[in-house]
Amino acid sequence: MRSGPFRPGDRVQLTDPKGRHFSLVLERGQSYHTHRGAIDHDKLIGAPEGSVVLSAANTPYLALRPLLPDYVLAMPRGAQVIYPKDAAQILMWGDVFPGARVLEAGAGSGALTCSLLRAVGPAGHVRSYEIRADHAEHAVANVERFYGERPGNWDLRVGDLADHDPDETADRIVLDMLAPWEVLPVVRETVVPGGVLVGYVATTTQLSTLTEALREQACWTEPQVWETIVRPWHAVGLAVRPEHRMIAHTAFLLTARRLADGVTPPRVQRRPSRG
Ligand SMILES: C[S@@+](CC[C@H](N)C(=O)[O-])C[C@H]1O[C@@H](n2cnc3c(N)ncnc32)[C@H](O)[C@@H]1O
Repeated sequence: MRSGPFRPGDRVQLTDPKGRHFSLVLERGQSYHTHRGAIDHDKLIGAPEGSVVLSAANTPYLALRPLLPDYVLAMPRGAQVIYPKDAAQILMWGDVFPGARVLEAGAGSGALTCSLLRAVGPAGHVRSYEIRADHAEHAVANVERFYGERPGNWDLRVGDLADHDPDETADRIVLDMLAPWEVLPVVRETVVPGGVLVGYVATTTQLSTLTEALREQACWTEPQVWETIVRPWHAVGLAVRPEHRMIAHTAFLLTARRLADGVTPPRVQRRPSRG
């Protein structure tokens, strides 16, 4: 992510007076055409972030570089993306740290991959599996567009996570796929003792199957299960109230930590909260 005045090659997010977003990449001599007239890229190049530019029809547009959540919500999708509210939980409760080796499946549209790559940093590594070649293409395009190039700390394998070589161990594993319980045999062998598994599933039946499959493996701490509900608020003057609309359901989250080999999972009476 760049900072400082806008330069050629920068991605810019324009916001119109109705709050609608438009995204463009700056090129000298080019124009961006809105329904309120054109905006010359040269007006933006050299201007500080947070500037307001006028279109040919005198409509003001606020110009900022998109944040990662802006980018993820606007990018083209093959598969459904993990929403920013859940990506934030995955990074925190999955304890994705700078230098971590993370395995994820499936890469889907590459939304979570963008967050994981940033969290592990240049000293870490993310290995993504994606079984569908068309989804993998979306993931590659979205990740490369966000970082401006193929990140050096990433590799994407087009294939089934079940075929992963467990000798390539991982500190953290994130599973966002239809049937995560099917890959648990390889996950069990790949995650280092103390490592964290994060599961992300859309339905209660998937959640139940995954949780019971983990208990059956008997090599994990008691699975922690929760969901996040974010309710945006309208706050203008004295009119302070919840927005009329919200994203009501995305998916359920689950974490568990790998025990040392040969250890029996201890019974846990009281579950810690995810607050
Ligand atoms: C909901 S999408 C993942 C979205 C992604 N996390 C994101 O934020 O953009 C689920 C993906 O898992 C892939 N998938 C399903 N089973 C898989 C497997 N066994 N190995 C690798 N990928 C798999 C699917 O093809 C699909 O693209």
